[in-house]
Amino acid sequence: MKIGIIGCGNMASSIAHSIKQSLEPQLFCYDIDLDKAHMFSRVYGATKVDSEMEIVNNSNIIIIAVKPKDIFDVLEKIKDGISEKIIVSIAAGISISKIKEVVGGKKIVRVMPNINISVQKGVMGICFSEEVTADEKEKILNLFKSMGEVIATDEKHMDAITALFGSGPAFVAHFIESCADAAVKLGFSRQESLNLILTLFEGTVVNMKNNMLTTQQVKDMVTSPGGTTIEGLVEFERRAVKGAIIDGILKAYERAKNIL
Ligand SMILES: NC(=O)C1=CN([C@@H]2O[C@H](COP(=O)(O)OP(=O)(O)OC[C@H]3O[C@@H](n4cnc5c(N)ncnc54)[C@H](OP(=O)(O)O)[C@@H]3O)[C@@H](O)[C@H]2O)C=CC1
Ligand SMILES: O=C(O)[C@@H]1CCC=N1
Repeated sequence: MKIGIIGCGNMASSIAHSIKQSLEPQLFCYDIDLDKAHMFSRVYGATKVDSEMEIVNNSNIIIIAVKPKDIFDVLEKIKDGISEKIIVSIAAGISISKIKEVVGGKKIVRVMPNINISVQKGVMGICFSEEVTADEKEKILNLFKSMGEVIATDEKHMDAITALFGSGPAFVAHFIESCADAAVKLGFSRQESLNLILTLFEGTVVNMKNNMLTTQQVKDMVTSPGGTTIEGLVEFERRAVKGAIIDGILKAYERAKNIL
């Protein structure tokens, strides 16, 4: 499989790291920032090329991993070389129809991954343009299934997937950080706090998954009548923490719908 990556930033690195764990693709890379491309090629064993079009010429699957504001510039540069090749866009909020406005009726895949793909624990949404054949869909789905859980979906759900799972690692990190700050406030060192809070999150997730516990069951098991936990939960409710988290995710969703 020959995979070309345009844009060697955060997501491209997560994708390359993940692919290298389970598959043996031939990787090609290009970035407008030559140092980034150089570093990427060294870290992931990719062949660095000198233009967007060279990526297209060398690959069957072309992953465009630039910011939404830059994607149309890239599409303009590659549109004449695409032919039957598969274009994969991971740009937030950019629809297949917007991409087609530049490149025409080509084989387009829209993917919304998250950074957790680098440890094969991603949750990602995938949808296809009608030009992509059943065999090609299977090939692309298998590629991304090697990086985590794939939701093959109608495009109308992609903005919600962006807000929930694309942005999700940052939201979870924000909650982890809040807990770690509390630990520092209570006298633990910063490093110790982070390690312990990570174990708290990991332990809660594994416990819930292994024992098929609902959130309510966990809360009931932990919350003694008149005890300590209920004091914390009541304060979270008084400050509408849950509402704030839901509103934050909905803000991200609105932004995904209006990214440009
Ligand atoms: N970060 C995340 O968690 C997620 C991001 N995404 C999507 O992934 C895409 C990439 O995001 P991310 O990796 O964070 O972004 P980065 O800024 O880390 O990486 C993008 C890279 O592309 C480069 N670039 C810009 N224009 C071109 C061009 N014409 N040709 C080649 N390279 C170019 C940028 O260079 P320079 O910096 O010099 O402009 C930069 O190095 C975005 O569209 C985003 O919506 C999706 C899911 C999750
Ligand atoms: O913040 C962003 O725009 C991108 C899309 C999803 C995660 N990061």
